[in-house]
Amino acid sequence: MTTPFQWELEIALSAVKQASQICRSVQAAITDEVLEKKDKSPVTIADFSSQAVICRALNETFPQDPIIGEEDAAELRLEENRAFLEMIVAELNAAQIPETSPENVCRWIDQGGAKEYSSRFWTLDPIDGTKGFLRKEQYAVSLALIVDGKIVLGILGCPNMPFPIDETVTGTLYYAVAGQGAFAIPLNQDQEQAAFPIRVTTTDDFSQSRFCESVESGHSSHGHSQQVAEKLDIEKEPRRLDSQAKYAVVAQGNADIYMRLPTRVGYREKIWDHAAGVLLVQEAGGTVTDITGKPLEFDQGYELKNNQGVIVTNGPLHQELIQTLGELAINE
Ligand SMILES: Nc1ncnc2c1ncn2[C@@H]1O[C@H](COP(=O)(O)O)[C@@H](OP(=O)(O)O)[C@H]1O
Ligand SMILES: [Mg+2]
Ligand SMILES: [Mg+2]
Ligand SMILES: [Mg+2]
Repeated sequence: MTTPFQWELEIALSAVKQASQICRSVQAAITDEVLEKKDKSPVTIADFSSQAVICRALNETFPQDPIIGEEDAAELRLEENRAFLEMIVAELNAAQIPETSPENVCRWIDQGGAKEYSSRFWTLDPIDGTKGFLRKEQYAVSLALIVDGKIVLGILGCPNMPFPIDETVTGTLYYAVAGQGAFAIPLNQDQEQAAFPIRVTTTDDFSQSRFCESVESGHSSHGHSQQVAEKLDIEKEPRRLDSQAKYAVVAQGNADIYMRLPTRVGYREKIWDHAAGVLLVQEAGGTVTDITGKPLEFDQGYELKNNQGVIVTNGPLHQELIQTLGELAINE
């Protein structure tokens, strides 16, 4: 008997693992080659390589499935960026990806170009936390499958996260399937090793709790989280780290809360920045909503159109935290 989404899990895990290893080798080499996107945010050789490898693998096995990915190849097709494209081709050749050519690399990346909601699709962030990647800190390769608006499979490849039960091992692959729990495996394992189940904390005491948030104050308001922490008597210093590694930290019980508080009116969170992390935390026993307490809606296209910010907790702390955001009028 097979469990639901076992085939999808197998294909997706192997693609994310391969992409994570490419990211790791690019990061080791660094290579401060960066393109600036229209919104002024950075994108590297590793972001494009990761998206190419994962879209290629998904498309080969599930050709009907649309992929809503963060990156596209428009800039790479410009003559002025030819040298940059060649560096991506070189990375994929080094990883022995068959049929690698400049044309195919652009084509694979653009297979992640879906924008609209459909009844079954993947969402991909080839490197979440590009700024963390460039600082040689935390980042995540994030992939999720959404069926009928529900996240059914989520994977986070975190090349710089210590393995939860053996901190001497660096690099952790997290995954969750709806109804089947949340697990961690070492990114590097060669032989089959049992997946380690992860679980959120059980504390209901804010004074003993720890929260995490973005390194970038432009992505999440540090001033507002400080106000919340003071009101709830949270004494511990926040743990700041980039990417959906924050979801993993809560899911494995190393923090109790993750706050993502809007920095400007009108910004809408992107689904690829959250889908995999949300399922990981839920399957580890935690709770995820927006800052008003509403569930995140993954059936609105590439953005969480009907949500503002994100609040992640172990569960017992959730309601009072949402209430406090209301009292401080942070949710307006
Ligand atoms: N004003 C803003 N508010 C919230 N998130 C933002 C933002 N501007 C960019 N981001 C997103 O923040 C993500 C990184 O999150 P974090 O700060 O938790 O590491 C970025 O993902 P990428 O790094 O994939 O581009 C980007 O999508
Ligand atoms: Mg980006
Ligand atoms: Mg991202
Ligand atoms: Mg990204």
